[in-house]
Amino acid sequence: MDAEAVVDATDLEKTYDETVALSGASLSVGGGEVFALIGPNGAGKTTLVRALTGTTTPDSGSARVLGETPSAIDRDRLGVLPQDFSPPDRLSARELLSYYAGLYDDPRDPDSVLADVGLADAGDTWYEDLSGGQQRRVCVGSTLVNDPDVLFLDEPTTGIDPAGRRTVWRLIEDLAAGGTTVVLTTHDMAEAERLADRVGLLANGSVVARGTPTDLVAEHGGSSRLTIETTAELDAFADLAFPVDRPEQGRVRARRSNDAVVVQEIEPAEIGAVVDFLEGHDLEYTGLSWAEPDLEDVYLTLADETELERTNHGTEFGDDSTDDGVAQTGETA
Ligand SMILES: Nc1ncnc2c1ncn2[C@@H]1O[C@H](COP(=O)(O)OP(=O)(O)OP(=O)(O)O)[C@@H](O)[C@H]1O
Repeated sequence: MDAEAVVDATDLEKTYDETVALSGASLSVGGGEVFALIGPNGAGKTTLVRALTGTTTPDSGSARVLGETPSAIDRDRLGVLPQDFSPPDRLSARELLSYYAGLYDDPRDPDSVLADVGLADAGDTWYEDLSGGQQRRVCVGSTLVNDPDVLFLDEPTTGIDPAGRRTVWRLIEDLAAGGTTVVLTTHDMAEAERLADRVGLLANGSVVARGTPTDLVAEHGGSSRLTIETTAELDAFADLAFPVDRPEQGRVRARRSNDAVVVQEIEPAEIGAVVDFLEGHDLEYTGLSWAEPDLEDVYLTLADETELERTNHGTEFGDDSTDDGVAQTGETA
């Protein structure tokens, strides 16, 4: 256990009948840090949040928040948004926040919380008449009425439109800047990349990688990608060599992805040479786009590798044989 940690899980195990939900899950989150848990459906994210907030009891391992076991945490200092939170329908947004504010000794003004979540004008609207995304924002607001020191948000922005999502992102950034520690789960890699100081990837019940988004992308994100929208056969790219200044690297790696061929490790300055190749070989294409690797690539790589590890009972990370399971036209040197 990390003595400085505000949130600490060590070797948590939790099994429901035959289902292993947590299998040695460990993480440590420092004060004022935003930590994003990502991972496939069923990886154990919600179970980990529940174990840390006292709504489920792990079979073994240790969970500590603010130095306490979850059942002993001072509730005034904690905010929790469950994934399936569903408050009473027949209350207005303001009544709902007032209700939750009433549970604390020194609550915030519900109207200022409504303003924080971008719903200053919706105070009189019944919860059931709000849109799904507005409802979720009220739910986020309900976790803020006690001005918590530690906030657990299980998929806070699911169902929220892009503008509303940005409102919630700014809110989380402001809270973190003010010293609030935030643990959130998300399937939105842009959200994790933007908000999180550190990201933990949960797979099969354990945290298999953690680090800053930048470090994770550098370590596991792979190379840049040039996506060529084309129906041409992958074999047609077999002769595509590194076009500019890198003849020593030989042929490029390419793979098919739906209606496109994705070429790896091409620099922006080399795109023109790839276009010349396409035109020189009469390969028709309808679009070209270039992207640097991002957290989504990390997620896809590690989630794939973990799945392979599970089914193979022991393949190590970093084993190149897992490279998306795709055809390659050539090897880099
Ligand atoms: N109360 C429960 N009873 C039985 N099985 C459960 C229970 N809660 C979770 N599980 C199982 O434990 C595993 C982990 O579930 P969990 O909800 O923690 O995953 P998750 O990563 O949050 O998934 P998602 O991204 O879909 O929300 C799943 O196989 C799930 O079916």
